[in-house]
Amino acid sequence: MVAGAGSVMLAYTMFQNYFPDLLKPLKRYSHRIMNFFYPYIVIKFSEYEGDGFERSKAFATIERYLNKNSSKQAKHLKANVVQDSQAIVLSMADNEEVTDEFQGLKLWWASDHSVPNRQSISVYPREDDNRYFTLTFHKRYRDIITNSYLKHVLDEGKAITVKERQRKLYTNNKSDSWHGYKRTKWSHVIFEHPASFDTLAMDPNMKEEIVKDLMRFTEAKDYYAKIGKPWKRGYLLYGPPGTGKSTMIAAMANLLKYDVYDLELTAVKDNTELRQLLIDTSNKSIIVIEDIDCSLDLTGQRKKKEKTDDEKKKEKDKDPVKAEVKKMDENNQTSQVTLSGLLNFIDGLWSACGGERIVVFTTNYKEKLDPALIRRGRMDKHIELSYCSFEAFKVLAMNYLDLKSHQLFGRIDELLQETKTTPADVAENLMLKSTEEDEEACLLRLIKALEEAKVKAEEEAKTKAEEEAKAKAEEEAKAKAEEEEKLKAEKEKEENGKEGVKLNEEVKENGEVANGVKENGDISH
Ligand SMILES: Nc1ncnc2c1ncn2[C@@H]1O[C@H](COP(=O)(O)OP(=O)(O)OP(=O)(O)O)[C@@H](O)[C@H]1O
Ligand SMILES: [Mg+2]
Repeated sequence: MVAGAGSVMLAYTMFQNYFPDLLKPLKRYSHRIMNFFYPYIVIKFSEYEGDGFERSKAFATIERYLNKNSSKQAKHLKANVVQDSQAIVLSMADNEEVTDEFQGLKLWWASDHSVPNRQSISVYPREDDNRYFTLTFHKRYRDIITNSYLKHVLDEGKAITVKERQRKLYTNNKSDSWHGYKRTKWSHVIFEHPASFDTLAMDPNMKEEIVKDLMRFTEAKDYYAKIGKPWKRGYLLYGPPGTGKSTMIAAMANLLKYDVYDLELTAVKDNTELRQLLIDTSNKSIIVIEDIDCSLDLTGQRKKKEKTDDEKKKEKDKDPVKAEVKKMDENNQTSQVTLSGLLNFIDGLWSACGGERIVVFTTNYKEKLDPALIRRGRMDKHIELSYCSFEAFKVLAMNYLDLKSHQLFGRIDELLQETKTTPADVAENLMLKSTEEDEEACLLRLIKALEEAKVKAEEEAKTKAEEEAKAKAEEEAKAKAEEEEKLKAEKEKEENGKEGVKLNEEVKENGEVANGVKENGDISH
């Protein structure tokens, strides 16, 4: 149908070129004639727009959207290797046409490229090869296409891009390497951690709640805009080592298809650098600060006392090379990021640039953290990852041994309740160590380890109880001795008091006698 209309259009254009005078009187009516013969609207989307040398994002998104149709309908396809990955994405080649349907309407997409009209070599890709897509639809659907369909194309295209893109794990570079040829604040590798919420061993209700919370967050763009809050959320993961904090971060990133920025705070010199790093992160990302309690001395207490200028000069005079190396070391080591800098990083004005970001802190000691850092609103959700429960064990048994139940599970349940075993320890015992080993051997090894842990814990508890009893007895003996000492002192004081009174009385008596003598004038010079 479009092809037919296209022929009419072509004929009209040719006629206009060859017989311009004939058409002059008709010019006034040309639009009406055109509309009559060609009731279609054509929208063009170029790969490079205006003077920009960057590829149009809309073009790339449309290309992604059209892939689902073009891979089925088009006869000529172009293969593109997706950046940073081995994957090949097929898109329609030039001069291809595919159809699409939206709310029962039919639309045509075509691809082509414009040929440069001057014979020159250009360094800019847009001048040599400017590809474009055209969308053709009946003019009667103008509103629906411009208001709804184009939004649908861009949303779908973006979703496909996000789904297919290779995610990255970033870590921050020291600021010395921010300038120069490479100029990168963050280095990255492809993020390929296999963890998922399915394989994460933890209480199932808690897991479900976290997954729901995360999903709600990703879908809540409009909600955040409505309540006037930047679109970000903070999670504090705390618990003993080996309980799955880092694993959970990987599972979050895989669930949401986000990039991960692993921020090493000790490599950040000051608050300004911290802000620059933040600005350089992309949307749809998780910013992680692991072991936040150890990362920094946020109270400033751990900072070494600054040497005076005199002391520094003396050192330099003594050994200039050593002094210079030391200075460089100091510069590298001392991070002046403060608590307020970090608070600003999380929810200051700059934190609102971009959106769809999750900030995660991990710690082994929640109680060590400044309450201001983890108050709700900054760290919206506090998640405790703890020792392995039976429910968590069942997930690990399924992951590692494909076991849903086993007669040994009962004993393991008892032992897990009696010991404090981390999921990491349980997982280690459930791993098949050789081809001769079977599931039962792994479970027995776990039982043995748990029993040993139980005995060890009992011994430790016994030793601890003995030590406590000993300390208590010592304390009591000390208190008793102190009491006795006190009583003795009081008694002595009392006796001294009595003696004092007696002495006073004697002194008084003697005085009175002396005075009496004086008064009576018995003795005189
Ligand atoms: N809850 C869990 N579910 C599944 N696997 C777990 C879990 N916890 C620990 N593991 C296993 O133990 C290993 C160590 O766990 P992980 O690094 O996540 O612990 P962590 O809590 O981050 O410890 P740390 O406080 O020392 O950083 C992981 O590689 C994983 O295989
Ligand atoms: Mg960890």
